Amino acid sequence: MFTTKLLTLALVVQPGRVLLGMKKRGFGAGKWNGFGGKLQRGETIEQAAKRELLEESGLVVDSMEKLGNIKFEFVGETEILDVHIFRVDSFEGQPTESDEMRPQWFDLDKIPFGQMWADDILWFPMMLQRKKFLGYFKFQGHDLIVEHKLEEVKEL
Ligand SMILES: CNc1cc(N2CCN(C)CC2)nc(N)n1
Repeated sequence: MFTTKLLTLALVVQPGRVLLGMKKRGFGAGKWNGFGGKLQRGETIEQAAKRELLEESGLVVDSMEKLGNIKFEFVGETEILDVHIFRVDSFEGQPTESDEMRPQWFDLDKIPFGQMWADDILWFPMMLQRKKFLGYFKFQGHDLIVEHKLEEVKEL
């Protein structure tokens, strides 16, 4: 019996570079990633994505598009992480370190995939090309993908 946890992930992209955050604590600590988290009661996924980006990076979203949805399973655990992935192309503010995240811009040819979740190298190119995608990844621990599916879709 699996339960599902709705989560958000926002990638801020400017011409030639992407903003990532070094996760300072909790789940995924020590990895570079986009910004996101859980929904609060009564929040839509989009509202949660915008709130989490503001809380974790100080940026206010002007425009954001939903590009992906990936479900993550971890061997031996019964909770599926249902991560909704957004691309942010315009925002207000300056990236600011938070309790959770230390933000840094990366040129697109220098994305630190070796210090990111192992799935990222597979779907980042689709996100950067604004392709919509659905994915499923089964992890053994936090570093090994034992099974995955990833497909481009017309509609999410
Ligand atoms: C397990 N693989 C993951 C998880 C993940 N997330 C991001 C959002 N977090 C709140 C939960 C976990 N992000 C990426 N890029 N890959």
